[in-house]
Amino acid sequence: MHLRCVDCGETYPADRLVTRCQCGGLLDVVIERTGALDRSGFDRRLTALTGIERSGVWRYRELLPPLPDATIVTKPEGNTNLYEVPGLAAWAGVARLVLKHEGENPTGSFKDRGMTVATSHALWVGAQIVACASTGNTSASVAAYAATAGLPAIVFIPEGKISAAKLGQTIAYGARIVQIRGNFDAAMALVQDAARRYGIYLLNSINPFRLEGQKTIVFELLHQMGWEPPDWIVLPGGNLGNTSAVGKALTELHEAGVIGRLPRVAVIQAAGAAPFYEAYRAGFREYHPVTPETVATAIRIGDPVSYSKARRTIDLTNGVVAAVSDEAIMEAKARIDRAGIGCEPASAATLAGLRQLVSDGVIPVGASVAGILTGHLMKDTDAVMDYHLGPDAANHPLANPPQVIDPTPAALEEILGDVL
Ligand SMILES: Cc1ncc(COP(=O)(O)O)c(C=O)c1O
Ligand SMILES: N[C@@H](CCOP(=O)(O)O)C(=O)O
Repeated sequence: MHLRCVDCGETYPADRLVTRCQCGGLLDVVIERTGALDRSGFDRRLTALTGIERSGVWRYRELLPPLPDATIVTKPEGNTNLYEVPGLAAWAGVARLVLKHEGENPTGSFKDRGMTVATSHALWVGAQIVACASTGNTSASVAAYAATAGLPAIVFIPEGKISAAKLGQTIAYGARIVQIRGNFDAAMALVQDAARRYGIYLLNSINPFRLEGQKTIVFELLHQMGWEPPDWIVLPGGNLGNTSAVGKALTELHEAGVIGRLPRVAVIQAAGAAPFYEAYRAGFREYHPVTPETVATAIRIGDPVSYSKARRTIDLTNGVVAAVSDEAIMEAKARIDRAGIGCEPASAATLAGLRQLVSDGVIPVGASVAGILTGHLMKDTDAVMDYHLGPDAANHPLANPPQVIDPTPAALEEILGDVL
């Protein structure tokens, strides 16, 4: 195993954390595997009830960094459901839609898949302290995995810009929290500088070991689909680590002969935080960071660190990038919630973007689509309350405000007359 720069090809040993090449490029983990891939281990481990193999990440260990069992920190993660959602497929306008709910991970988001691998690598290389910048989910995951591993953690968050639930998780798991007067991108720049300066192990997705774990979203999704890829995979884009991991996972499965064709990938950004979409529209000839603003706080990111790797995913899969309004995100979220599944706003960009791409004729109505839901409904109850009870609730088609009455049968009949 070694690290290789995606820009200049320079290589680095994998027994320490290097997050960028000397040329400034991002790094890939390269795993030397010999012989054909034997998939039978994936199936055999499905029934594991104890140990590392219960994890929906480490189940695919033939395709992951070969770290020793003794350093593996797992809670365990993955094993997330794949929901067949015909009602939402009809609303979006496609023949078939399945939703993979990464909010069902231990701390409520896909970050845990990356964190199990990166934290295990941190222990392997003897890291003494870990850190991240975060819009809330990474910090919750870092705090939980660091606590499990017995490592001190520092998280850098934009002051007043992350949901109360995510902040609460991070506080509770015991990480040191530094609030930045600035946005996520400022926090990201500061934590990278601090990591270099003080030798701190960085747990954001610029760390290539994070992406190794996040590849397993695709491994598990396709395993659940009998290794028959959908036509499209749709997911939200913020810092673009997941987009990068999805591309690497698909490449590796294709090269190993596990899948015979590549699905196309659609990345959805919030319109107020859409530098990747703007670059895509410009044919990737230019890239400009933006000052981000969106109700979907998890993807309020204006200068994504994994831009170049994410671009590789779009090139590889003949993918597309779209941007959706906050209103579209919140309506899609309400529909996912009403389907009994639920997710946080950033995750709902998946469904909002799918609907828009079908309406624009980019995704054909006959397509089979797998959407990734990235975070749990309970991650952002402020957004739920605002949609259903806030000043604009009357304009929201699915608003469902509780009603207050006196404790009398007459009052009850008055408000429930339509259903009693
Ligand atoms: C819930 C949620 N969805 C989507 C994203 C975007 O993922 P990525 O940063 O990997 O693009 C994030 C974090 O950035 C997130 O927390
Ligand atoms: N939404 C993210 C932003 C940081 O992303 P990362 O994948 O680079 O850690 C968060 O939850 O903080």
